[in-house]
Amino acid sequence: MVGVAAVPNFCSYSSYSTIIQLRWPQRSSCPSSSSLRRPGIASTKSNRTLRCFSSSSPNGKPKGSESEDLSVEEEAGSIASGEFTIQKFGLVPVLRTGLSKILPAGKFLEELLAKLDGGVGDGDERAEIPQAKGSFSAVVGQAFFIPLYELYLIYGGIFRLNFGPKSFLIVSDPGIAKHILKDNSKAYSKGILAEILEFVMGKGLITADSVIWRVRRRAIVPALHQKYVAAMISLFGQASYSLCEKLDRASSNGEDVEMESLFSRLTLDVIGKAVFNYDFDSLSLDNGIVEAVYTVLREAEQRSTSLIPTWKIPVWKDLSPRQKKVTEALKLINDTLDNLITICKRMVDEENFQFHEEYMNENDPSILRFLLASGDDVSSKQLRDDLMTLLIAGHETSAAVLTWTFYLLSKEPRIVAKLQEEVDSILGDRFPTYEDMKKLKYTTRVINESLRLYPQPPVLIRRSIEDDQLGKYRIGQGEDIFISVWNIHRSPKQWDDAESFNPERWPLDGPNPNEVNQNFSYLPFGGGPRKCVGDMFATFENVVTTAMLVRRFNFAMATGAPPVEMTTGATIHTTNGLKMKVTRRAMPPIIPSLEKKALK
Ligand code: HEM
Repeated sequence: MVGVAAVPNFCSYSSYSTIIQLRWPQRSSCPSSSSLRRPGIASTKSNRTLRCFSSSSPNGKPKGSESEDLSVEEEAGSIASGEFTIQKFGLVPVLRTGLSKILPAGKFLEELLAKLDGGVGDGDERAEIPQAKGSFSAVVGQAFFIPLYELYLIYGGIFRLNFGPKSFLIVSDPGIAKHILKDNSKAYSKGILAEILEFVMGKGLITADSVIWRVRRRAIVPALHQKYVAAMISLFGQASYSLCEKLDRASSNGEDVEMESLFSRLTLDVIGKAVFNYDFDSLSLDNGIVEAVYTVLREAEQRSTSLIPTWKIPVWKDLSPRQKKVTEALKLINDTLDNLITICKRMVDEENFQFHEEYMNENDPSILRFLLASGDDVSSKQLRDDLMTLLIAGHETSAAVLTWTFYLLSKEPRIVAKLQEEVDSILGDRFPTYEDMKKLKYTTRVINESLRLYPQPPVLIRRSIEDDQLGKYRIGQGEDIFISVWNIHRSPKQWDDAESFNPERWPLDGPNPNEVNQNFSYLPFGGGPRKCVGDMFATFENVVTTAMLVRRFNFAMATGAPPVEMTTGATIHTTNGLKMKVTRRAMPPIIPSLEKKALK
């Protein structure tokens, strides 16, 4: 069996979901619309009444909080402003933020000040993690990573968020993220994430504990070999072509299209074929199995953002119509998967082949076929868990990346023009190939940059299973940790003009950005041993779809479309869809010249 280390391109992994939603009580005070503008420290302070409290506050409560009756808006502002903090403020943190931008001399001074200020540095057993305490009602309900960003600007790279008896560590420091995900990854489990997703993923890669995970990762990673990924590129092309046909009809009829749901269907069709050679055909049909997949996905998202786990209450579980629907949907999917496994086993038995590292059946290049052909000695239940995990992991993430990429592009005609120029000259009207992936450099940079601004998922979840040292802080076992990739990717300490969509920040002749060459200040696919196994698959899928769509159409927000705001499930969704007007590009000529090759 080929070990993980033997296929470095595809090695690694992650987590998909989030546990609490923090809501700002009024839209007007919510930074979400704003999340698209930059809520820096200065603006936070100037826009809201800022009352800071020192660590000498009695009972750990902010001074003044008992005597004042805060209005809802004030309360939201107070959380963002750090009113609930026990952290000190002063000149040193301000200087550090400023200095970090004037490299390299500033970097040295910044590190010096970090030591003085007690930032991430050498261990100090007595140091206390800054605490942001707040009223849960003040923050429950909206995409939770938005208020976390404001809190990060105030409290820094690691702080504690308390909700009654429950406490979470919020990490936004690349060095600490690297420590948790890579350097000392054995000290961390998937924690709440595994508990929530167990009902659908069982002991699949995302949720599995370390013993099962190690075995399954070694079995699955080799299935995503280069020949497989090359075959997938033609699958991406065909699925994108089907979407083009749909968009072409909408454009002829002058109909607006909801791109988020179309991208979701496109990526479901792709992942079904890629993982177990099943054609959901969801771009054309709305059959029972497609509905079942969405029922289960929505349930996973609902559970990950729900405060009370009603699905665990025995009577409720049996009586609730929603839970009954989920149980039925799961049964349908499981039966379908079992059936596919049986059929595939039979075909492998009948096939005359010699298994080798780059084994692939031309008619069925799926991961399932590879696993069975490799003689993977595993129970049907484990195999089903693995397939289900790959289905979920590879579906919503890619759909979300495409959604936010097209949203970003709709505001940047200059970038679209550059993108179209590249695609016109490299692809013209033909389907992309594996060789084209190296040439579509600007298209790749657009995806890299979209993943920076909208990481999917925006937060990675871990739980410490041993005591550990995070920067200067000691933590015990049992700490629930949210690594905010969103914060790291938008940190003014890490990025110039962090909030702007600027694919040019990644030089075309430079390496593809990843967590290693960006030292964990960019980690869209996680990092360390549990990094995404589908990073290359997903990047190529997004590049192919983006290239094929912008080659043929221009996209603009539809007239009267609802404002695009964010909400969280496993990934970042829009609250009301991405309604767009699609028009055929006048030049160069489009769709009819495409020759559609069938992939059975
Ligand atoms: C743009 C699309 C994608 C993004 C942004 C993405 C992101 C991630 C991230 C951040 C993680 C690490 C989670 C953690 O550390 O907790 C992860 C893990 C994982 N991803 Fe992806 N992913 C994408 C597509 C895919 C695809 C297409 C597949 C399958 C073909 C896939 C399969 C997995 C699996 C199995 C894991 C768990 C690996 C392990 O724990 O060993 N992902 N992904």
